[in-house]
Amino acid sequence: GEAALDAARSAQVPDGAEYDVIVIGAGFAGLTAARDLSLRGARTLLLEARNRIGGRTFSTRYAGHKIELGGTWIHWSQGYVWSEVNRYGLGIVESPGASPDDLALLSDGRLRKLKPEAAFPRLSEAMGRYCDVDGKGGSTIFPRAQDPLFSNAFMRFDRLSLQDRLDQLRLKDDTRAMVGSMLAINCHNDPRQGGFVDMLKWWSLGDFEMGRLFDKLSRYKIAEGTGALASAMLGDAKADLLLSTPVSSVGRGGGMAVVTTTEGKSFKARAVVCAVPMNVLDAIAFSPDIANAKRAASRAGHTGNGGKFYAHIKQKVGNWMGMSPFPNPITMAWTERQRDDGTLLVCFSPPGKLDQNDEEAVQAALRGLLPGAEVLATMGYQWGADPYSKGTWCWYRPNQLSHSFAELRRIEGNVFFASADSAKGWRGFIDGAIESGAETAHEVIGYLRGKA
Ligand SMILES: Cc1cc2nc3c(=O)[nH]c(=O)nc-3n(C[C@H](O)[C@H](O)[C@H](O)COP(=O)(O)OP(=O)(O)OC[C@H]3O[C@@H](n4cnc5c(N)ncnc54)[C@H](O)[C@@H]3O)c2cc1C
Repeated sequence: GEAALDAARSAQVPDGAEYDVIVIGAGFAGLTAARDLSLRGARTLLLEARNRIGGRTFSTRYAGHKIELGGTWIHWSQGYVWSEVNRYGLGIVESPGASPDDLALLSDGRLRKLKPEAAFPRLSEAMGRYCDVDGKGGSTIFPRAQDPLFSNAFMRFDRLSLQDRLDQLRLKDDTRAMVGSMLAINCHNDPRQGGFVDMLKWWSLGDFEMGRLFDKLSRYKIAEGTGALASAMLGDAKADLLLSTPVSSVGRGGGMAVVTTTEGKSFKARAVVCAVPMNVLDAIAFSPDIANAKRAASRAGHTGNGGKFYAHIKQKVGNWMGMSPFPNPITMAWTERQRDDGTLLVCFSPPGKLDQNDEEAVQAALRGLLPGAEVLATMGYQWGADPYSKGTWCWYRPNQLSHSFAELRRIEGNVFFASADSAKGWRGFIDGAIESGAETAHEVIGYLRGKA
C-alpha cells in the first residue's frame, strides 16, 4: 500500500544525497516553491511529514460528495491562486449556504429567526463601523491590501484584540451577536485572543465592504477540489518528493545545509526553503539557531485553532445559515449541500468547545441553532491536534503584525521561509501560500545564481 510506495520512493534518494534546494513541507507554499525552483533548473528535494501533499488543505469524499476538510474557498481577486486554477484548467462551483434564505441567530440563550435581506445590511453597516477607526471606513489603515507594511497607520491599533474593539462600540444586541459570530469565525478562536488589525487587513482585502469580503471568503470553491490543484502543481514539478518524512533538524555552514529527518537520514543542499506552518516551526532544531523572534512567534502561535466539520442532519433546512458569538460551541454554520436524505452543513467551532467527531455533542450544539436537529453523521479533521499544523488558518494575535511578521519572513543564511502564515496579501489563505512560495523560489534562484 501507501507505506510500501513511500519506502520505494525513499530508497531512490540515498542518505547523504545532495541537491540545490531542499523544500520542507508540501502544502501550497512548499509545492509552489518546489515547482518554480525545479522548473528553473534547481535540483530540488521536497520533504513532507505526512503521507499526503496539500498540508492544511485536504480534499476527500463523504457520502458521495467531494468535501474539503481544510482550506476551501478561493476567489478570482486572489490573483495567485486564480492564476494557478486557470493555468491547470480547473473550474469553480458555488457554496449555496454562502447566500442563505434563512438565518438563525443565537445569543444569550435566545434564538432568533431572521431574514438575511434584513439582517445582512445591518451586519454590513455594523462591520463598517467596527472597521471605521479613521473616519474613512478604515481605508487608510491598510491602503494597499497586498503590502501590509506600506503604511504604519496600523501600529496604533495593533495592541487591541478583536474584543477590545467590539467593546468600544455600542451595538444593538442582535447586531452585536452577528458581529461577534463573524469575529469568532475569522480568528477561529476567542475574539479576546485575535488581533484587531487583522480584521482591518481582511477589510482592505475585501474592498472595505462586507458583501464583497464574504464572497471572497466563503462562496467559490475549486470544482475538482483543492487536491486537484495540489496534484497538478506537483505533476509539473521536477522535484523528488519524500512523503512520511518529518524533518527534525537543519544545520548550516560553509554554504551548505544539512537537513535531517526524524528517522535519522540526512540530505544536503545549497539552500533550504522551510515551508512549515508558523505554529509548528518551533519543533525543528536549527544550528545555528534561528532568531528568537521566530521561535517566540511560533510558541505564541497564531489564533486559528478551532474546528471545521461537516454535519449531516436528517432535516431539510434549505439554504440556511446559523450564527452565534463566542463562546457558543458553533459560532457559524451553513448549508453546504441539500440532499435527498437531509442536509449537509458545514460548521465552525472555537478551540476546546466541541469535539467535532462526537455526534451527540455536535447534535446538542446544533440544536441551539436548529431546534430538533438530528445528526446522522459528522466528519472533521483535528487540525489543532496534528503536530504538523497545530492550528487552522493564520490570524495574528495583538502585536504579532508589528513584532513577528517581518521576523518570520527573514532569511537566515541559506535558509528561506515560506508560508501562508507570513504572506503579504492573503495571509492565512491558499492564495497567500502560493504568493509566498513563488516569491521565495525567486529569491532562492537569485541566491543560487549569486553563489554560482
Ligand atoms: C479548516 C481550515 C479551513 C480553511 N479555509 C480556507 C479557505 O476557505 N480558503 C483559503 O484560502 N484558506 C483556507 N484555509 C487556510 C489555508 O488552507 C492555509 O493558509 C494554506 O493551505 C497553508 O499553506 P502552507 O503551505 O503555508 O502551509 P500548510 O498547508 O500547513 O503546509 C505545510 C506543510 O508542512 C508540513 N510539515 C510540517 N512540519 C514538518 C516537518 N517537521 N517536516 C516536514 N514537513 C512538515 C505539513 O505536513 C504540511 O504539509 C483553511 C485552513 C483550515 C485548516
